[in-house]
Amino acid sequence: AKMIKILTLVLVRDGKRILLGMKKRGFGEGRWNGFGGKVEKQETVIDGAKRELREECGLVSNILEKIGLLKFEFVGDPQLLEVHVFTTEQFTGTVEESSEMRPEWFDTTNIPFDKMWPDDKLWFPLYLKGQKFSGYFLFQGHDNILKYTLDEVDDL
Ligand SMILES: CNc1cc(N2CCOCC2)nc(N)n1
Repeated sequence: AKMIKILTLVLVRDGKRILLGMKKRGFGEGRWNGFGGKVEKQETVIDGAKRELREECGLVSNILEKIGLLKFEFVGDPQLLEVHVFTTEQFTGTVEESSEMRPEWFDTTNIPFDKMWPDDKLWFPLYLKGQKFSGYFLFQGHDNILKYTLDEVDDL
């Protein structure tokens, strides 16, 4: 039986701009990504997403829209990652760097896919056209996708 780890990922939009964070250490270090991480035992997925958003970039949002579900397996690793993806355009606070993340605004026409997880270039286009998605990716190491499935879905 696969151990499943529940994680979150929040994409912050301001019109044509998207806020991404450069991961400064740990899993995904050196890559731009949305904000997120582990869901604690005592919290819901959405509360975990809001907590990580605030901890990692200082923004507070009460309105997160569920837009995707991504499942990741890594060859030789029994753990399956289940990433619940959210987006928000309504937030307060000021963006600030944290120990985990260095935030920066990007134009959605200029997303730094070459310095992001390789799956992002596959599902971001669905996200940017407002389409909900559900995907599974089998990784070999952190750079190579051996196989994947990615479907547009109507509800999550
Ligand atoms: C393996 N490919 C991934 C993983 C990932 N995250 C895992 C850690 O929690 C935050 C989201 N995020 C993206 N875009 N791609």
